[in-house]
Amino acid sequence: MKLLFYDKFFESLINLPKGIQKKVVDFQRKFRENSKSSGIHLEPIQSFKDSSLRSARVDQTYRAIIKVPESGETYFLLWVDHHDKAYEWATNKVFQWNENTQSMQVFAAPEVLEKEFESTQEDGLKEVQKLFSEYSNDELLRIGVPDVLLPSIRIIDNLDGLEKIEKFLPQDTFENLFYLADGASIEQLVFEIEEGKTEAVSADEQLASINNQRSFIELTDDDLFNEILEGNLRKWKYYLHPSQRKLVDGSFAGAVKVSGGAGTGKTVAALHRMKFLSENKSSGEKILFTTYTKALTENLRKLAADLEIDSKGLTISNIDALAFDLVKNFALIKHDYKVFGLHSIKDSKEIWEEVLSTELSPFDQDFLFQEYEQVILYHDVKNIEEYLKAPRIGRGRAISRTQRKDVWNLVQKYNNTKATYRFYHKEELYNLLVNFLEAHETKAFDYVLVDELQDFSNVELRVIRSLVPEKANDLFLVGDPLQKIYDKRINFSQAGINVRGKRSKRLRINYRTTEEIKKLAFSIISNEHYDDFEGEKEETGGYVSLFHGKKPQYTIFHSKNQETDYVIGEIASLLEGGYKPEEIAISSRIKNGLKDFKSALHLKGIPYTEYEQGSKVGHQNGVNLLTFHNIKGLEFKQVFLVDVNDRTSPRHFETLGSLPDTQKQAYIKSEKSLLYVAVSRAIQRLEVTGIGTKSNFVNI
Ligand SMILES: Nc1ncnc2c1ncn2[C@@H]1O[C@H](COP(=O)(O)OP(=O)(O)OP(=O)(O)O)[C@@H](O)[C@H]1O
Repeated sequence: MKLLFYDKFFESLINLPKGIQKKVVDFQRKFRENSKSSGIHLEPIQSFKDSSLRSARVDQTYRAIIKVPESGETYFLLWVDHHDKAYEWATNKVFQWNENTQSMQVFAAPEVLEKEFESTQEDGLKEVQKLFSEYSNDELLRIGVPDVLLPSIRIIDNLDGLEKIEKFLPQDTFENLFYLADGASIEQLVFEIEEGKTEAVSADEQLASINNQRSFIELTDDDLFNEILEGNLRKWKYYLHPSQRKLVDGSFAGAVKVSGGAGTGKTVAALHRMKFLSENKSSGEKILFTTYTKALTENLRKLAADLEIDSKGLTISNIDALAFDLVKNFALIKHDYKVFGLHSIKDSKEIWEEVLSTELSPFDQDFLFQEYEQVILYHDVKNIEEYLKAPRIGRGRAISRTQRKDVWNLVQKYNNTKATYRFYHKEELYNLLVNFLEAHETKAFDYVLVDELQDFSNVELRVIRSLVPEKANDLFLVGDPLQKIYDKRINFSQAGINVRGKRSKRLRINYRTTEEIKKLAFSIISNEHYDDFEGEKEETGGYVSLFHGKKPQYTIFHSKNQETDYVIGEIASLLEGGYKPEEIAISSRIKNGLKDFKSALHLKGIPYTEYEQGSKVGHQNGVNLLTFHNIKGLEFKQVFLVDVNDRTSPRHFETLGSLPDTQKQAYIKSEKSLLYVAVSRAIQRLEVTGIGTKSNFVNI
């Protein structure tokens, strides 16, 4: 016999008193060991609409709801609660195997849905075009609509109507109908469902289909239960959406790019992929998981430990630390080198100034600085021939062939001056590393995974490419172009990475945040055009959250004192209500925006955590004080975005008005992305506050 656990079962368990939780753990263990044991009575209940559901005794007053097999040997543990509440939960539920999707579906009995429609649908006399009228019954069945619900689905008028009955539908059905209404093609949806099915024919084996594992899994130990007893359930370790699972266990001809809006489980998919690779690699093979910042690297290390990934052959490092280590290991430069921006040395513009002080040139230091960064380093231009041919896309001002020769002259002088100081650009070291690895055919790793890939530049992507031989499953790259907040140009083809067509995948379910917060986040960037890093348009819609919550608020106060009083007052109530300080974040566009909130927390004796260069400093478990840049990649139950007004979002600076249009638009777009990042960090609740005039980025 087998016992499968419904993912929602754990939500019912979390809300029970600790003593009862322990009894439930014992109960399920006993059941797993022997479903026929004398202590377990499975009682059919007359009022249950689904006759395969049984009630089982956990103790005098608590009952578990179990589905017994109609054929085969598999039981399903579905819910646990106080006797009456457990019965109430089970009474109108239907649990039904769907052959078309190979998944167990859980939904409200059709008569419940019909009743709901009587109260919500528009006047029956009005001729309204129904939302799914263009699809045949067969098509709707193929995307997982249970046949008994077809009549109800047929009368839905619009997306709002669909959202209203979400809680009555099987989750996979709701998702697919949502996508269909949102413009997805039925063929694509059917294709994805087929991919999640197994070829196994026995009923018991089909229960292990990718589609079914989304909500029903077998557990062979008590790990998940122990997490609940410790108050730290991490469902992402056990349950994966089919779209995640396919990426995790898949075999790919080469590189794979996974994109998806904030909170769609990209990092989770990459972590599981790392575990899969580490369990399936040959001995001696090496895996790298890299990202952009130190803070995210620390987070990845923690999550990898949570997932109990074997650390043998595994490196988790941010790209800078890794590249510098390799440059040193391969002795590519003298030991006393210094890097612009990392060491306290002159900046590169000062070196250009030195060069120009001995030259009569029509080019100024700003132009040369940018030409060097955006053309010479970007394309790793090594000589005049290459420079004469190098594309100068995005540089604005065109220059003639003769002018290019003049510029190259200056570049050589700049290189010589820089060399006497042993100063390097970071990208220069990266280019050296790439050239070395390619020339020696030395490959540092066998598999490389990258998170937050939108933060990488092409130079960094070339490093990634050179670290691993081109082969099946070599690169697994996850990121979200909409979260691109640094001004870096990315083009995968130019970096030698092929992720065209079927090698680009997308995740769409937002696991982090409520639908209300997700909607606000997407409204900020919906009018902007984003590139998918291959010159095509990145979608800014089509994402869905599966839970709801309070609508985000945006309040403008008359004074800073009022704003801080309100935010700190709300935080004090949250703490009284049982929230932990580390579950709360206050975030602002600039560091200075946090100052008053820090003082107010201090005065109230509420612990707070500050961040420097992405790492926590001082108290580790306090209310988090973060800039929008630092909050990237993280998440908190309660988020307060403070100091938000028309001067901070977009962040105003004196010469903003006089920037050329293209630069201004690019700036506005990156400021919107930054706010989108900040908004999308909230799990349960988001409050936006400020003084002065409202920012027009926030439409609430
Ligand atoms: N299959 C899953 N089941 C339950 N929770 C999940 C699942 N996948 C992801 N999550 C949760 O959703 C949240 C967001 O996941 P994750 O950080 O992987 O998203 P992301 O796409 O990398 O987000 P971002 O781009 O905003 O950083 C996390 O709390 C994670 O634990």
